[in-house]
Amino acid sequence: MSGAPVLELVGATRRVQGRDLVSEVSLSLRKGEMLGVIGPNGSGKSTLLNMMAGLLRPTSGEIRLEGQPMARLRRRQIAQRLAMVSQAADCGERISVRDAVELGRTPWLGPFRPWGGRDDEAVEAALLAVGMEQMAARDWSTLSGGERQRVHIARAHAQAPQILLLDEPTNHLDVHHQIAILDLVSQLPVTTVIALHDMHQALRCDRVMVMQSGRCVALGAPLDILTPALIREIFAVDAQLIAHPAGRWPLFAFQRLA
Ligand SMILES: Nc1ncnc2c1ncn2[C@@H]1O[C@H](COP(=O)(O)OP(=O)(O)OP(=O)(O)O)[C@@H](O)[C@H]1O
Repeated sequence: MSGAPVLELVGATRRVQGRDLVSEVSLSLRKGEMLGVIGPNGSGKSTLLNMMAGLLRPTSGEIRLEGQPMARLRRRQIAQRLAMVSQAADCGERISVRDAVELGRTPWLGPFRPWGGRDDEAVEAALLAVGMEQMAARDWSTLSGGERQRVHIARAHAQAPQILLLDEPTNHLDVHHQIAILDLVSQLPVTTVIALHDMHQALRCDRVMVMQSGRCVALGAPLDILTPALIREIFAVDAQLIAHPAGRWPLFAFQRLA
């Protein structure tokens, strides 16, 4: 087995019309870690995740999946290792919830590998993991925003990836499902990159990367990185950290700068 990092970015840059949307990002993902990416609107989080997923190519620098340059891998090879849940992803067709989750098995199927029992098991486990097993027969178009989000996560789960990229996965979810999804993701034996706006959610990650204007401006353990000084500089708000009376993580209190 190769000792290469699961996913590695070396000076990854995405330049569009003379502007760097992502600029010189270097990063090595450790096996099994959960990395939170935070930053103001337009700071490059989605662009970075799309580059990590192989959907956007770096205009300079390189991205390596288990030591191999992503640019040399076929779409199917990437999809067998990596699943992405995009912001506002849609299924586009009239399909059932189960059909949508079954799409996650596509990279594993082929002329000599027809659908089988283990595919059914992966789909059942994924539906169960996000609490959508009762709605498996429902038409996708009838689901609420939060239910769709959970189905997208189930589809990515069914794909059985080693790396899971989630772009603001909790933005449509009620508070119960926000926590349930983060708990689920942190328990999966995968390496996860998760773009977030909620700093309380970022505290649950193993490491946090802060982006500003396409650059990585801080990377490390959440409580080392999310300091009042950094939050003030990057998000232009006053922040105080308050010890939670019973919980593991502290709370943030934010106020607009006067
Ligand atoms: N194809 C494109 N052409 C030109 N500019 C683009 C393109 N795609 C994204 N951008 C710009 O790049 C910047 C980064 O966008 P991106 O969606 O990566 O930010 P983000 O951090 O995910 O934002 P948000 O928090 O609002 O979701 C934004 O200013 C956006 O307008």
